[in-house]
Amino acid sequence: MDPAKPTELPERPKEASETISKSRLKKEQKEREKAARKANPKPKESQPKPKKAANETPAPRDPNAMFKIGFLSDVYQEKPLSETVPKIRTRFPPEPNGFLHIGHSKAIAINFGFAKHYGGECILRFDDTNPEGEDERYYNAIRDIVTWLGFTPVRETCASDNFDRLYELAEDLIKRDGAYVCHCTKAEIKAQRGEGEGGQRGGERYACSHRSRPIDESITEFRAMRDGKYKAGEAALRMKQDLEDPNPQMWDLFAWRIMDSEEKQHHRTGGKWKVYPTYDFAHCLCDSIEEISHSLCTTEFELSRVSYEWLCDKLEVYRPMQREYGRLNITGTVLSKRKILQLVKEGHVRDWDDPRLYTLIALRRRGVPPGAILAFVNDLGVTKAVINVQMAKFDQIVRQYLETTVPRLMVVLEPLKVVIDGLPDDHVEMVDVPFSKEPSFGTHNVPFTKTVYIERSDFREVDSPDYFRLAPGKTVGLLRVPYPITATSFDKDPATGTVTCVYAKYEKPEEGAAPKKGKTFIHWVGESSAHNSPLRAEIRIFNPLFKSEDPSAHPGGFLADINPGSEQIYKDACIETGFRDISASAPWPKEEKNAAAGDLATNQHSIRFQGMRVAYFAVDRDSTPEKIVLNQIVSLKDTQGKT
Ligand SMILES: Nc1ncnc2c1ncn2[C@@H]1O[C@H](COP(=O)(O)OP(=O)(O)OP(=O)(O)O)[C@@H](O)[C@H]1O
Ligand SMILES: NC(=O)CC[C@H](N)C(=O)O
Repeated sequence: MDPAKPTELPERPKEASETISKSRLKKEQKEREKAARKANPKPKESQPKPKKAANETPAPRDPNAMFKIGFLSDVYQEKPLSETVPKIRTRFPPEPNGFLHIGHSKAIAINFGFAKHYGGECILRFDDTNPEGEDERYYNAIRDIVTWLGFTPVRETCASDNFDRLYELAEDLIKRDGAYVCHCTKAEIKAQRGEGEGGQRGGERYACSHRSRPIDESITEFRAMRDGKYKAGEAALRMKQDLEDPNPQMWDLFAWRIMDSEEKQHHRTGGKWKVYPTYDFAHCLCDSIEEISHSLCTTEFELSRVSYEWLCDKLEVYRPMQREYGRLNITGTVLSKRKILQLVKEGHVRDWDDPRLYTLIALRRRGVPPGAILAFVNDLGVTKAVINVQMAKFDQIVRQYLETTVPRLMVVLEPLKVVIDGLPDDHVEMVDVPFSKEPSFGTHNVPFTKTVYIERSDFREVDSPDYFRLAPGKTVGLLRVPYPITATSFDKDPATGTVTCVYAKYEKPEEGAAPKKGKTFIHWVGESSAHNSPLRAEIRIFNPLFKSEDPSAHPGGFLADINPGSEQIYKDACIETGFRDISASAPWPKEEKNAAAGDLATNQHSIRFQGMRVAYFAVDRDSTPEKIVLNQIVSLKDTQGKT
């Protein structure tokens, strides 16, 4: 038997007579969170402040910190390994009805991590009790993302594997006088739960006439439901719980309902079933059948814990221990499936994996390493509090993670041609450039030539004393090139007024003379057909997709909050030849074990690097051997505009 402590009843919720579907519970929880946010826009708990200036490398945090202290450690202490708990077994139970988002990474890290930390195992369970929105592509995408995050489920199961057993348990429950077939309408059930016609709550609760029907009659009717005698809504199996209990999760919840399987057949069981178990019936019993030791879920399910335990106890089956942690939400974006679908359908984003979204496939496509996502979850820690975190905090952790783990290259977003007078036309000097500040990354050679490309924003037609980059008469260093250059003149397109070429002098000193120094160093890429340099690329720079921190609160709807400048595309950027080396030696960071080295076809996102002075980049899946496409993973932030 489960040694879990007896359940403490949660305080009577204000909305005591709420309807109690799972989606309603979640919606109400979200509304409570939103109201709390409004009342206190920057609560300490929900807006963790960056601890250090970006780009500073923090002391590496223990990746198991979240299991060693605090909520999860307490959960373990409540039910540690023992004779009656021989193995820690958890489950990650997504519904295969959409792509996972950043919030799910917390659930994955907790469930897989907790089991791993205590030498146990975690099951990937597809919670497929509602065929309506479920689809094979989601099963595959979820499996793929769990693997990408570095976790291996001990096995994969589906709630639907247990439908036969769950059906038997339903009949058993009826026989124990724990359930009855009810034919009431939705409105009648609301009224029985004390909800008035206008939606007001807290009225008197009462039982319907079906509640006291004979057990045999309920068995016959439940079989009739199963055999298709009734249409959806005409009959349902309800648990006979406790209408006196203040917790709405005890007000005779639905256990099985009829679903019109002709409209959408179940992905795995096809047309076999006309009745499906509800979340409240199936989840705890699947946990029980799979002998889950710790059933960890988010706090919307806190009230459900009572019905979870009630059902296991009523059926006298093994009762796992459910405990609840706070959800992770990221502000300034939308995570709801419905809203993302609208963004995709209306063409505001490319697809569900558009790098401006916070689905996990989008973060992967953008190039965020799985280790950075796990570091983010670990850094926030786990408590019962819902965490609303700003994108800037996420970016900061990603930046810190990339800082020491990916190589550096020179990339020019908007190339401006510079011709260095005094160097022979065929001048090619191989310059040794380190891949990182970290010597173990090694070095590579890039060709320094008479024509080089610099960033258009690194040149000004008119100099000023507070400007340190290239301008007529001004000297700057080219990163790693032995001597600096001084701009002498430039050409302009007479039609557009755009500078088309800068002429510069190479400041190699006469023998014995003191070398000239530039005030700063800028990045560059040389032009050499022999070295196939520069490589050309399309580079996509991203800004937040929405203008505000809470797009859903926009009076015109979340679409009215879209930032028209959320993406800048540089179609003709230049990359130095080191790109070929780092592509061949990917994955970067090295610990992304699940990415095959150099496999451009499927693991483009693992070719990551820092474009010096520009941003962190990864190869986009639109890349082909003929055309490189790069995504900005994250900006360098504190170095931007610093020159
Ligand atoms: N934002 C979140 N933070 C932490 N855990 C989450 C979050 N969203 C979902 N989970 C957890 O992930 C697991 C699988 O979730 P599932 O896909 O069924 O959730 P969901 O709540 O339907 O997701 P959605 O947010 O897309 O509606 C559940 O245990 C759920 O509690
Ligand atoms: N108990 C849980 O973790 C809930 C899982 C369930 N799939 C959901 O819809 O969120």
